[in-house]
Amino acid sequence: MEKVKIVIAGPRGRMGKEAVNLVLSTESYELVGVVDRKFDGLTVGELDGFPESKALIYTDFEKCLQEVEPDVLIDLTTPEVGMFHTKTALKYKIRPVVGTTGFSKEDLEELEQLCAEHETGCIIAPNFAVGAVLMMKFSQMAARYFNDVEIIELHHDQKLDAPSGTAVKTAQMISDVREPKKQGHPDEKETIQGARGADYEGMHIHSVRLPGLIAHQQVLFGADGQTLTIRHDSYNRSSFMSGVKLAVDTVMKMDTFVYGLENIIE
Ligand SMILES: NC(=O)c1ccc[n+]([C@@H]2O[C@H](COP(=O)([O-])OP(=O)(O)OC[C@H]3O[C@@H](n4cnc5c(N)ncnc54)[C@H](O)[C@@H]3O)[C@@H](O)[C@H]2O)c1
Ligand SMILES: O=C(O)C1=N[C@H](C(=O)O)CCC1
Repeated sequence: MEKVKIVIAGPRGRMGKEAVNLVLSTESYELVGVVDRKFDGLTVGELDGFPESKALIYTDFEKCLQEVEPDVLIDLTTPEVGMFHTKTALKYKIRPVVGTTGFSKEDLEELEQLCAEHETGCIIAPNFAVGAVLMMKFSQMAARYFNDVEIIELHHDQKLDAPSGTAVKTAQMISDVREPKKQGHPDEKETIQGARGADYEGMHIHSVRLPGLIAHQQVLFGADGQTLTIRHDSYNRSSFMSGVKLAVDTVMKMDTFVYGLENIIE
């Protein structure tokens, strides 16, 4: 069986390192290159703390795609860089699996259109942890019965985007089934700006950033005399890797755009 040839962008990042280990330890995958801001021309194996690998490091993304001709790009960078990488990969008909968060609604629409234009599969997954995907699905289920909901997402303090991609996706999934409602007292006023968090169609999203955290979210529903809390916690980044593998294996079999792992998990 031919191996899936993979390029990883952001290999020295917190998620990138895990992804490099996943690809190098998976029999059916071949790491053919990585894209970094530094160390052009070195091999991955020459980087401190990385396992033996002859995969070349590129600082020029397009040069990397042209030289190593991967099947799949795994992007774990920043929103601006991730957007550029994903668009470029689609133009080369290379299938992106994107964990990078912070894309706008317009960004996602543009990527969906590019995907269709180039008939190339693409998976954008705000959260690769299976438990987090279930949390989102359960929250959508609960929102049919509870109209009032607040999302609290908690992440490490090095995170760039707020609210998290998972919180935005959760709010979108809930809003697909929830009766539109502006929550809280109609006359409520913030005496300190931001006290009620971000407003997504009347639901509130609160972002906590603290050292010691990895990735956590709770979705709180309230109704007369009762509350329901649905919570997920990732305690390490290897919790995301089975989802990355599922996404890589699935993207190889499709030529459409998928936003969210819930669309490919049975
Ligand atoms: N989908 C998920 O399940 C999931 C899980 C964790 C993190 N994330 C997201 O993944 C992204 C990365 O998270 P992280 O914690 O690993 O961040 P990080 O800051 O540790 O890593 C990002 C890496 O991208 C690299 N980078 C920046 N610009 C680059 C460029 N032009 N070319 C190549 N590399 C470049 C940086 O050098 C850095 O090593 C974030 O958007 C985060 O929100 C998603
Ligand atoms: O560490 C991060 O950054 C994470 N980001 C994702 C998000 O924005 O939802 C998911 C989990 C970790």
